Amino acid sequence: MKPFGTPLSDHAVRVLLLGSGELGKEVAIELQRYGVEVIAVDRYADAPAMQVAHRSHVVDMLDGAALRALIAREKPTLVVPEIEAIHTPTLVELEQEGLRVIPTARAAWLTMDREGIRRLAAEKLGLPTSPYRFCDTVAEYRAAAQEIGFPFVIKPVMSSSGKGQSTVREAAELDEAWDYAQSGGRAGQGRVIVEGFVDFDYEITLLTVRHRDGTSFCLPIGHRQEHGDYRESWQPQPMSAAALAEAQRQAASITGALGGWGVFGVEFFVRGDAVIFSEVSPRPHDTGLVTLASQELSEFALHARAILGLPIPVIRQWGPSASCAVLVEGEGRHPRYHGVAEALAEPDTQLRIFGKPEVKGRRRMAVTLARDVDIETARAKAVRSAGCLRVEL
Ligand SMILES: Nc1ncnc2c1ncn2[C@@H]1O[C@H](COP(=O)(O)OP(=O)(O)OP(=O)(O)O)[C@@H](O)[C@H]1O
Ligand SMILES: NCC(=O)N[C@@H]1O[C@H](COP(=O)([O-])[O-])[C@@H](O)[C@H]1O
Ligand SMILES: [Mg+2]
Repeated sequence: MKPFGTPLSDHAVRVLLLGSGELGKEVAIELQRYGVEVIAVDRYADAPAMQVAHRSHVVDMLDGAALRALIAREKPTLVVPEIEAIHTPTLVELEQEGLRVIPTARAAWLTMDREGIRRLAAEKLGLPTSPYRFCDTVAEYRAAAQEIGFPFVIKPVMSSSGKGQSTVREAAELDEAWDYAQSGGRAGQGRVIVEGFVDFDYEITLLTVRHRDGTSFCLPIGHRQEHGDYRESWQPQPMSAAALAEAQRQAASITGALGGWGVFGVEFFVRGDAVIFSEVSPRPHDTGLVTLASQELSEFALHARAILGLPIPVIRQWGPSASCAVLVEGEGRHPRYHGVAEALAEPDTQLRIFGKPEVKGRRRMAVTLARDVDIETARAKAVRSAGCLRVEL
């Protein structure tokens, strides 16, 4: 690693963020603390991370030629993917030409769609997963539904935050779920995964940090999802010692296979002491927003340290904490936020307003954070805080 420089100068350490949402915004802020020059990229203007970056570009990141041209122009020290919908084959090529991609271009490529990562986890590493089939046509989908059985979950292979995802409980729901998967993904029509429904006791994200001195784990984060999108998360999720050890074993296995430095959000379903791998993000995770309140070094601070080759000697906890996503539904630009003072009236409560410029449909626009004596109390407080907000479109 070259010495830390001065932003906007010839010797700046420059980070190109591919994706500029709420997670990238916090990463950008943490990088700025080290005097890193941050260049934010997304498919639309005024995205959250763009608002705290040194400069920004609006680019279709699924367009390989556009991505290559941008990287040639900006000559970043590091490229940091923030979403999965990126033309990762171009990153793989550029890495061979000397570019540094976080955590690695191969990791970004394998996790850009569900097939690469699922096959690596289940077929190469032997991690337990739900039964699954990949399908390109309605006929294949119907056959997969037959083999896997009801209920099952269908998801576009390239999607996140539950976009295009449904749980199918009976034959009458088959067609609607297919149509939604074809229209709801982040990259348009195409392949889907059909997964057997896992009847879990609880699910977790195990934030796993690969850094210059090894691999560190955050305490497990429990979460509640609706329509495949996270609504609440909390840390620490109580787990048996056996289940935690098994989750850490699987997280070390999958992140070791992906390689590189940075934070990974490894998602598991847990039933008794059985731990079933779901998926992994090679970057900070939305459910990990809770670490803004629960840890001295949030997942974003940890990501910045890890990717810059800095040490992480300890991850200190502040105590039981929770986050509650603020979803807004409707259509409009430049929303206004009422009730912010009320949302922050109780002790140990925080709020992040992401600053997204518009809502079309349903969109996560803010998050509340709370700490308290135990998880239940912290969750209730974060939910109460979110309930104080009224977003005017
Ligand atoms: N096979 C399954 N069995 C039971 N529940 C599932 C299954 N797959 C997904 N879910 C539920 O849907 C949620 C979202 O699924 P998944 O993480 O695969 O979607 P995603 O679009 O990648 O979301 P994100 O980008 O937020 O991680 C899971 O956290 C879980 O609650
Ligand atoms: N589960 C993945 C996730 O939470 N990703 C976060 O949401 C943003 C997109 O939000 P948008 O859809 O509102 O533009 C992404 O840029 C990232 O910060
Ligand atoms: Mg997920």
